[in-house]
Amino acid sequence: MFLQVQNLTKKFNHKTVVKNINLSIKKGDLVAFLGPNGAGKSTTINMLIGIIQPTEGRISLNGFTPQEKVYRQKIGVVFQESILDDDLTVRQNLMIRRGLYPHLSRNLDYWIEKFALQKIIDQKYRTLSGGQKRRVDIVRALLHEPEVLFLDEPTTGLDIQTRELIWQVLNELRREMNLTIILTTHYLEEAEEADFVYVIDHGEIIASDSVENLKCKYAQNRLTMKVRSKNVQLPGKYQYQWDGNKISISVSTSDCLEILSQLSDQIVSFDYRQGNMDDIFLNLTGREVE
Ligand SMILES: Nc1ncnc2c1ncn2[C@@H]1O[C@H](COP(=O)(O)OP(=O)(O)OP(=O)(O)O)[C@@H](O)[C@H]1O
Repeated sequence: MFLQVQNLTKKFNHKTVVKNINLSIKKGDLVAFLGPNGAGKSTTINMLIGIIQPTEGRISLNGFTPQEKVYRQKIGVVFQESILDDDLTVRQNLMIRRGLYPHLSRNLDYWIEKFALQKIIDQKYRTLSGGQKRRVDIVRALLHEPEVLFLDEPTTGLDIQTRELIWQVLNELRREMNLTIILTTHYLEEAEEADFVYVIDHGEIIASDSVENLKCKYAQNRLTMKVRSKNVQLPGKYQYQWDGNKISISVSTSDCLEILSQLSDQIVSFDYRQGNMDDIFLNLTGREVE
């Protein structure tokens, strides 16, 4: 496995905030850590990027540990809070960073164009909007062409257009560079895009699977129909729940269409709701993601 984490634990004083976490991450995957505030996502990321020492456990990226320089060169990090210099322009900030890495295949112009920074490149960092800052932060993290990009809540507070631009470019980079992306989020839509999701609550992984399998287990699509009479003839292969004249069933979209067409003259009204990440979290913990 590309990034392998075994029994990762972090205690602050006597409080365990990350408990025995195991991760197996494939190269090129987009992996999401989904969980509410205080679940331990940032602490986990901080151990993976080597700025916090685990209390216990092992981390290996292609055989390298976070203490090794090679490991640090293979990763790029976008923190929740920016680490760029407010008083320098975007170009100055990025040039300083790029100067640390003499042998790179992509020049600064490549990144300026990719993240549409042309209009703001000579503006001081402090004068940028939240979305513009975030695009520059991501470029800073990618300049040295890492193999893994860590994003700690990458699009919190950003407008939908900026979010879309960021994800469009990151998806291009996944194809071009086989970039692995690991992100923390409470944004359910962001986790929906992931190849693999670790649901974290109170420092523990409470589920880990593809979005498809998580949905299948914890967030099934549901068809609810109001029918004319309780004597309606229903296809035999489903489990129906009755509530007065209302019937509800967990079904796939294609089965839903079949049922609706079979019963079309019996149905007064219906509602079909796709299972989503909210349902997954709710079913696993009994709570909403805050
Ligand atoms: N340096 C520290 N010392 C003591 N406790 C800490 C420290 N850093 C984090 N914690 C605690 O660890 C727990 C997990 O915090 P963490 O920031 O990892 O959660 P999170 O899932 O990233 O939350 P958020 O989504 O709000 O960023 C919290 O209870 C937090 O107060």
